[in-house]
Formats: sequence, C-alpha cells, structure tokens
Amino acid sequence: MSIPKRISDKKKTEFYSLWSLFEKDRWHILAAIGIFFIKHSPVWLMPLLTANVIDLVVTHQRISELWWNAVILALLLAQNIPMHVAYMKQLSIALRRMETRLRFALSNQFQKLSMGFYTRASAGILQNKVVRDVESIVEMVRQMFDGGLSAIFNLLGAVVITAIRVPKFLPFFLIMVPISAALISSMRKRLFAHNSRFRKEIEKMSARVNEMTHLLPITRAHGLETNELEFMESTLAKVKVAGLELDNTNAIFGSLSWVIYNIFNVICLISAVALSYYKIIPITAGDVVMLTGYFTSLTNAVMSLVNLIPNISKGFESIQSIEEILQSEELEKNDGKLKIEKVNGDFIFDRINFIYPEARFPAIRNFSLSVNAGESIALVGHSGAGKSTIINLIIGFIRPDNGRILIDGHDMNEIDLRTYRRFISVVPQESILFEDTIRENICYGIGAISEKDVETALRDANAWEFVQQLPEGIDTPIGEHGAKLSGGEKQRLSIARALIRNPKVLILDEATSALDIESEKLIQESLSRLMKDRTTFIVAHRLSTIQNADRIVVLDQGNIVEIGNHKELMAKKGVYFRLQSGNATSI
Ligand SMILES: Nc1ncnc2c1ncn2[C@@H]1O[C@H](COP(=O)(O)OP(=O)(O)OP(=O)(O)O)[C@@H](O)[C@H]1O
Repeated sequence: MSIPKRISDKKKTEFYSLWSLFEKDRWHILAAIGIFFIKHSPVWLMPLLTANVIDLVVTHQRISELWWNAVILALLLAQNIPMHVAYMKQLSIALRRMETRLRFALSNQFQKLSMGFYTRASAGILQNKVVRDVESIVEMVRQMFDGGLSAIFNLLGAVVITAIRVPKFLPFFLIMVPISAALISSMRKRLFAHNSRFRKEIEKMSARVNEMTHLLPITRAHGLETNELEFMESTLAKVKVAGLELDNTNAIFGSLSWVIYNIFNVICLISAVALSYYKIIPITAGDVVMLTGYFTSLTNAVMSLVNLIPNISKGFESIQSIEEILQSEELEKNDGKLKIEKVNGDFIFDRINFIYPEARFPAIRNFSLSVNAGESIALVGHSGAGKSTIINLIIGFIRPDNGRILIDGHDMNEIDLRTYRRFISVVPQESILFEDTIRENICYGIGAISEKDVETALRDANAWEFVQQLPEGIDTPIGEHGAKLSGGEKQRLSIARALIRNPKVLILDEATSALDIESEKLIQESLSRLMKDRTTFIVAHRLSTIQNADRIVVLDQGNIVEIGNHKELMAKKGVYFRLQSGNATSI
C-alpha cells in the first residue's frame, strides 16, 4: 500500500492538506462533484419550471407548453436515482480508500518511530488518532459534499437563473440574504456557549464513568459503593442542568430563528409582488413564486455553509493531529545500514553515557563491559540505578550519547536494527499477551511452525501441564491481556514465546512480584533451559536467578560499582553484599 509520507507541506493551506489526502483518488472526487451537479439540478431548476407553469396558466399559453414542462420535470427527477447512486459510489470509493490509506500510514509510522516517542505519547492518544481523527476527517468530507456542495450549487443556481430571468431583482438578494443569514447565525452563536457547556459536562461524565468502571474492584473491595454513587449522582446532576438549559435555549432560539427566517421570506414575497404590481420591474406571477423559492434556498444555502464551519474546523484539527505523527522526525533510521544475517552474541560496551532528554542527571555513566557469547549477565541495583536503560540500549530502543556498543564487532549505530532484533527474545516484566489463543500468543510473528515445536516450547517452559488442562488445550482463548491465567502461568507462556524463537540474545526483565514456591521453581527451571547457550541479560530480582548468572553487574546511579559472580561479590562485602542482606530472597 502506498503511504502518504507527508500529507501536506507545512507552508500550504489546510485545504491543500485535505486535497493531498486524496492524492490517489482525485478523479473520483472530481467525478463525484460533477455527478452531484447533475443529480442536484431538480432543486435549483424546480422554481424556474414552477414559474413557467404558473405563467402558462396566468397568460393562457398553449397547453402543450405544460406537457413539455412536465416531461422536463419528470426527466430531471428520474435522473436523480441513478445519479445519486453513482455519486455515492464515487465519493465512497474516494473516502474509503483515503481512510484506509491514512490508517495504514499511521500504523506504518508507529512501527518506525523511535521508542523515545512512545514515552511521551500515551497509547490512548495514539489510538484516538487512528480511530477518531480519521473518522472526523471522513465525516467532514461527507458533510462538505452533502451539505456544502448542495448549498453552493443552490446558491449558484439561484443567482444565475435570477440574473438571467429577473436581473433587476438580484440586488435585493445580494442585500437581504446576507442580512437574514447574519441575523440567524448571530443567534446561533449564543447557543454555542450552552452547547459547549453541555459538551464539557458530558466529557466529564464519560471520564467519570471510565474511572468508575476501572475502580470497581477497589470500590467494591473497600465497601465504598455509596461514596462512589454520591459522586456519580453529582456528576449526572450537572449534566442534567446543562442539558435542561440547552434544551430551553434551543427552544427559544429555534422559534425565534424560524420567525425571523419567515419574516424575511414574507418581505421577499411582498417586495416582489409590489415591484410587479407597480410595474417598477417587469415581474410575472410565476417570477414572484420563483423569486420567493430562490430566496428561501439562498438563505438556506448560506445557513448550511455557516453551520458547516464547526465541523470543518474539527476536521482540520484532526488533519493537524495526524500530521504531527506522519511528519514526526523521530524515526529509527535503519534504511541503508548493514543487514545482519547471523548473530553470535558477543557484546562490547565501550564507555557508554546516556541521559534522557528531559532528565537532569545521566542514567548511564561511563559503562564499559565485555560480554562473551553464551554468557549470562545479571543487572542488579536499587530502583533508578539504570538497569532498564541498559536493556533499552541493548535492544537499540535508545542510542548512547557517547561511547559505542559493538555486537559481534559491528557498531550498533551502523547496523539495521530490525535485522539484529530477529535474533533477540525479550521476556518482559509484565507478560504482554493479547486476546487470542495460547497458540497465537506463542507463535506471534513467526511463520509456519510445527505442532511438535509448539509442544516442545511449552514443555520447556513448564507450561505444557497447565495448558493441557485447559478446555481447548493450546487453542484456548486466554482473555484480554491473558486475564484467564495466573501470574506464573502468564510468565511461563512468555518464556515459551521466547523459546520458540530460538534467540541468540535473551533479555529477561524479571517480575518483581513474588510467586508461590511451586511457580517460582517451575519458572526458574524453564528460565535455565531458556538461557542455555544464549547471551542473556537479566534485570534480576530473584536471588536464585542472580546466583545462577555467570556475572553480576551491580549498578548505582548509572555506574558499574561491582562485577563478579555471587560468591565473589558476597565475599567482597560491598554494595552487592548489602543489597543481598537487605532482602533475603529478592532485590
Ligand atoms: N523516559 C525517561 N525520562 C527521563 N528520565 C528517565 C526516563 N526513564 C528513566 N529515567 C531515569 O533514568 C534513571 C534510570 O532509570 P531506569 O529505569 O534505567 O532504572 P532501573 O534501575 O531500571 O529502575 P527500576 O528497578 O525501578 O525499574 C532513573 O533516574 C530514572 O528516573
């Protein structure tokens, strides 16, 4: 699928941005406009034909004229059916293709943006861009077509026909239409304040409902139902008051605008009749009806265009919101770099320093370490010592500010990280499982895999036994985020997922939460199978994991303060010794 890298040039107008979205479908858009013109013609030709028919009666013309007008009217009306279908088809093709392209472009960009970007942008906001923003652009274009085009064609039709048939009446339109439209729209503006207050109360209520549903287990567990309901009641009361005020204002302004609107129509009718009666302008009886009809349609057209403004500005806001993502420069640059075909797992960290963009102190300082393929390295230290930062540097989510990381002798800055990451497996602290079967979760992202391999991975991860007991075995759905599984079971599935990839580099971020002794034992066993013959970096909290590591790197404020195996470091009676003494089973 082709992707609009930039949907607009920053210097160009918002309409240009919109036009750029339809880069591949401009012909469909132009066709839709052309067909709309034809399908909509009865609306602006009807007053003219009505005028003809009335004049025919008043001036006693031949009756054949009536049949001609009837035939033209019938044809005009009949064409509306096929033309409307054709119009909808063209517009629909353009819109559906544009929304698909845009959503794909955003998803594509999400896969390329550097991980630093995601520490600032919340998942909810990003999701909104793909779902809501694209939706409001589509909605805006639909309204621009359905409401906007019909208003523009009505306006043009009325002005052109009046200019041809009763040119002297045109100045009346040019004065009265803007005045009546301005009056009505100024009244609507007052409604805006009430509308906006009501919308804000609704937004507050939906945030409150969201919060309430999330808090349900805590509320119920602490017996706080009454407090929660009181809180909810006051929120709902505010929505009710704002709603009542809005309804009331709507009723007053609605009737006032209707009256003003009709007064102007009556003024048009009376003026046309008076001008005709006193023979100031030669206007026939049919013309009077036609001019009144056009005046109504002109006022309607101007009002529709005014009413479109809020939706248009909302749509443009969405275009801007999407552009922020599509034009972001924070991309991981991989193109043209060395593609890795094989990884042994030798690492050299050469005087690495790293500071987060908005941090005051470096997270990693002068970190140097040489790791042989197959070695297991446990990273330990207090919270904030820099363990996760090292892991993110190893995965390439962040780059050192200075210093180098060499993988099998290749500088990490010079390789295509996507190819290197195929040889990595990550077992995160919180198991990332999705709402599908066990099989889908384990085989995520890898091609065809034999039943035997899935079974072996599950057995090695000590997960086979519990999976067998599930109603549909490995094809059992596990619920959202694996909701139907225990913490230990989720961790073992994460280990099975890592095993099936047969990685050369393994990254384990141990969960801090304690498991029961049985689960702990099962996980330790499966971890040792997983770590065998692989370079492993572990953010270690469990004493058993730390003891089994080949080397333990003790970090403090981003510095390596001690390195060695468990025995050596315990004998040293330094930072590691004190960390261990602080907690007998975990750090
Ligand atoms: N995105 C960020 N922006 C700014 N500072 C950050 C960011 N992430 C981490 N830090 C800071 O960098 C330092 C190292 O953080 P890091 O997450 O690597 O520590 P850690 O040892 O993994 O801690 P923990 O055991 O609590 O997970 C800390 O001082 C932390 O506050």
